[in-house]
Amino acid sequence: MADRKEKTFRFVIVGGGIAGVTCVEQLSSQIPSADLALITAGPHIKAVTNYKQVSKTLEEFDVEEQPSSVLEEKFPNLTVIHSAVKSLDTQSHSLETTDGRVFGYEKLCICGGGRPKLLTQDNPYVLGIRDTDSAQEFQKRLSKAKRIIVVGNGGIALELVYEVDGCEVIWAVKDKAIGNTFFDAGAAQFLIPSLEADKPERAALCKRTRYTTEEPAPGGSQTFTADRNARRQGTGPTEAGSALGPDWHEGIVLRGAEQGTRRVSLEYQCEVEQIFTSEELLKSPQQTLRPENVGSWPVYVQLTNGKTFGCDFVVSATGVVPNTEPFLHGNNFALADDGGLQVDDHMMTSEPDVYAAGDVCTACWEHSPMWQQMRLWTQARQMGWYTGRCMAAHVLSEPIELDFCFELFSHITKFFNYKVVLLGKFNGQGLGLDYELLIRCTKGQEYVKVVLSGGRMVGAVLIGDTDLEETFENLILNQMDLTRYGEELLNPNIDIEDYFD
Ligand SMILES: Cc1cc2nc3c(=O)[nH]c(=O)nc-3n(C[C@H](O)[C@H](O)[C@H](O)COP(=O)(O)OP(=O)(O)OC[C@H]3O[C@@H](n4cnc5c(N)ncnc54)[C@H](O)[C@@H]3O)c2cc1C
Ligand SMILES: NC(=O)c1ccc[n+]([C@@H]2O[C@H](COP(=O)([O-])OP(=O)(O)OC[C@H]3O[C@@H](n4cnc5c(N)ncnc54)[C@H](O)[C@@H]3O)[C@@H](O)[C@H]2O)c1
Repeated sequence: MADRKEKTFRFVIVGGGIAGVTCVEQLSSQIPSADLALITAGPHIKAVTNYKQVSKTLEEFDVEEQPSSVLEEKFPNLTVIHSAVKSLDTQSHSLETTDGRVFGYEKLCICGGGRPKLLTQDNPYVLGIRDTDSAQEFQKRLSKAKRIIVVGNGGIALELVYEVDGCEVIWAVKDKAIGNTFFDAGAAQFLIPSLEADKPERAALCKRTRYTTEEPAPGGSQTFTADRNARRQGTGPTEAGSALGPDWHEGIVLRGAEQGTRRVSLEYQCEVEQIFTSEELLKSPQQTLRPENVGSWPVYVQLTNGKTFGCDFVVSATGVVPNTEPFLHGNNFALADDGGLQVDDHMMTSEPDVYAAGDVCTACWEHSPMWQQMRLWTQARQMGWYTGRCMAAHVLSEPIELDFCFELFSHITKFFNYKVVLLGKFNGQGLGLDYELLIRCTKGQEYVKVVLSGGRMVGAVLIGDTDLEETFENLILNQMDLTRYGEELLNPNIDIEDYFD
């Protein structure tokens, strides 16, 4: 490959997502004269716009798809190559693209992102959602669908079950409560009434220092509907009254074939056992469907709780796998258990002069006690930015230290139309049983959870407009001993900001 090099760039970045584009921007601003190339598979790049630093570590921004020319106009030394990398030879410092061209690099950063970890490959009835194309495909299929099954309990599932309208949704989760990647059973219970939009509920303040939640029995189910007249079913806990649902017409409109009705049925603590076509189902001796239902759906899903549901298609919202394949053959990359390229505290992989950032990599340095990696836009931006700085520092022989953004995990997002802020070890991750929780919950308004370890705040979940993020961020960062404040910490009648001034 080495002798076929069309050109050698000082820096090559692979991937036009948030990580790659931010890395390009940072490198270009650190070394404006550097000759650099962005190799990306798609025609567009992802740009961060309206960036706002909300507090020391919390940040908010929009993500926009833009033509790559915007980037080239901004950075005259940048060449954008629209092709996918087919192979990499780290020894000769060269990579080959699918259109047969070979490029050399002095330093390379791999920002190839991830792809949906589908329940099954090559099944036309199982969809994953990742990029604009797959989202459009989902919208198109949904417009003709009467029933879909959503499998998974993370970010995408939470968004979909809330947004989809005009189509029955069966939501299969393997846990005891919804949203396990982002919060616990208490927060799940706070959010569940949002699936029953339309039913007004009086806000009542309740302050709890411990929570107990009734959990659905294994394989139990719950049905939530926005239709006031619809029947409630199920063996799991039912919610006494429900909050006014958020505005369904805001944001993305994801509408099925049946206008006007929304129904989400939850199947807890189960996974997918098998996926059948109607013909296969008829031949299956274990099928548990009533005969009149067989054959009326194109695909059937048998769950581990013994139930089988027919549907128009299945959404596999079951996480992502790092896109490492084109880079591995013939090289010696150390991979993490989750399949990501291992990177050290300078974002360097185990191969010389090769860096990685964003969803494709796994942070393998010794983490700050309050930080963990999650595959999110925020972290893709932070890693891209920091990697650009590291690459520049290394060629300029300047020292560089791990950026402050890796001190504290922080994420702002929106679920069920509530603002959600996650800080530090928000679910007591890695703390074993060595922590206590303080919880304040106002139905339909806010859910505040604080994780304390040894009397110090180590994490928090803030749902709703709590306005507590900055104060809590400070308390986590400064590790003040909060023992003497006890439950007063969450007393809604105390202005906590004044308290700690
Ligand atoms: C539906 C959905 C909703 C999400 N919502 C949120 C959210 O609300 N908040 C949040 O923080 N995060 C969210 N995320 C996660 C977030 O989008 C990702 O963590 C982030 O985009 C990762 O950025 P990246 O640059 O590492 O990878 P990507 O954005 O996946 O970019 C990878 C790039 O690499 C290119 N590429 C891949 N392979 C090659 C190759 N061989 N050769 C050349 N180019 C290649 C691709 O074309 C692409 O341009 C969401 C994800 C999904 C799928
Ligand atoms: N608002 C946000 O912050 C947001 C929104 C959407 C997506 N995202 C990110 O986008 C990426 C993709 O989202 P996602 O929801 O697919 O991933 P995720 O990692 O958030 O959640 C995956 C879920 O699938 C479950 N799961 C995994 N394998 C399973 C199986 N075989 N059967 C049943 N369940 C299984 C996991 O327990 C987990 O609940 C993630 O990195 C996520 O963090 C973030």
